[in-house]
Amino acid sequence: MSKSASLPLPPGPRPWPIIGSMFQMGKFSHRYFAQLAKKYGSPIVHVRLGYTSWIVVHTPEIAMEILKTRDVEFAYRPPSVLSEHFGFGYQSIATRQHTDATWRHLRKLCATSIFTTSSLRHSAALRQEETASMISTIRSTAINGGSTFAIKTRTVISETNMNILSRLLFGKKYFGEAQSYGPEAAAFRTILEQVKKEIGNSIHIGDLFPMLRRLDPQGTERNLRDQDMMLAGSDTGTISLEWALSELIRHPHQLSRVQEEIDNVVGQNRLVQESDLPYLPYLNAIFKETLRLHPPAPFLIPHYSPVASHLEGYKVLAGSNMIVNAWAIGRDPTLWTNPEEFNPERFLETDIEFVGGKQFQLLPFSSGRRQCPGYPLATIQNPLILASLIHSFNWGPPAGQRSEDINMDESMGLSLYKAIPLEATVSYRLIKFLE
Ligand code: HEM
Repeated sequence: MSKSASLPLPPGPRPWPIIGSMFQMGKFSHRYFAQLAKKYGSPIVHVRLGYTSWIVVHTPEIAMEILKTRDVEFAYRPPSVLSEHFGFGYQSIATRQHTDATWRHLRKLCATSIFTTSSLRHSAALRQEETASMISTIRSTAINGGSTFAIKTRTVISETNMNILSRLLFGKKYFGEAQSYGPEAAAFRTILEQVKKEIGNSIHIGDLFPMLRRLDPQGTERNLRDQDMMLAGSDTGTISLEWALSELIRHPHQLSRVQEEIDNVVGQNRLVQESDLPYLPYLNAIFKETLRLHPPAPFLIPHYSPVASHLEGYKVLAGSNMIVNAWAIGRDPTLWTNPEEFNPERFLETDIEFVGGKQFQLLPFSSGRRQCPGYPLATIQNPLILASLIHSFNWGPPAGQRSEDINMDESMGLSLYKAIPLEATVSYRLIKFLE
């Protein structure tokens, strides 16, 4: 008998035969697991869903054990309907196993070629162009909408993020003025929408009950057959920027402070450039604070233990999904003062970094061998878009609403969208129209 066999499972709700705890949990949610951890007084909990086991952890120390100290054991990906089809039959970086030579090769390419400082410097002009085009598109709305006008922030940010990535990856623009990019662009957009929907749909019946997979009860396999990898980098950025703008509209004092910081560095006669970012500590603190409170992937991407093991004195069953609740760690009152408060100032006083630090209390990009490889791009592109929006426009709630009434409900699933997209009122604030 192996050492782990005699250990107890981590605490958690008693499963029903066959279905496990499916009906108890309603929708798959980071909040549900955080409540379980509280209820059982344990930072590690176990839930059975159908035929699958889920181990969910809630402290930086255990996160470090899974993601870094014992990452060889736990950096696998679970087999899933989504991985099989979203990753072309487990072919993408996110769905390949880390033991696979191609995964190692792809990760090496990311680290030594695609996301190096010099290749990012080479593509800076492209990001600058797309950001300027975003400002110009928003401003042209003013021509029809008057000096103060409403915009759908998610659409604007998403199109900019997607165009930057599609130009970087394929040398083509697929988003924005839909008609001008032709049928190929339209087909591409339709496929991405389907993939996003499937990722939001976090429970796939075929994963919990493998014998049902052949029947494709939710139509997942039909929807994903033709999808693309580009999504890994675009939605995460869009999600985080929509939360950042919502927080800033709710906190006008912090919005003014960051506008003043940008004005001092950039002035009002040109647009923000990437080379300005190192001189904008408060803007960077806002980006960190947003990802602390609203990590776009609240569970990271699920890890997996293919063999029986042990963790913190508990048994880990072979085939368990290993989940780090990054959302809960970011709001733990033993780690953060007033954790529910949006307070970017906290990051001006500490040296907590997104990755590479010893601390594991801030994990939006994860850590260890599965850490987000797009991190160097994400931490330039998103602050650039955010700074450009804040610098070029004044931001307020939709007409007739108070700032504090902006809805901050979260969607549930593997991606943490705002449940209700932010519609904001903006007015141009620069001296002249810059391009
Ligand atoms: C705010 C922006 C972003 C956030 C918060 C984010 C977060 C994450 C997280 C949490 C993971 C899973 C790590 C794990 O499993 O432990 C991940 C994986 C990944 N990310 Fe990002 N990401 C962002 C932007 C990007 C960008 C811009 C790209 C590339 C263009 C990218 C490409 C990837 C890829 C390919 C993986 C899979 C890595 C693997 O499984 O080995 N991400 N990201």
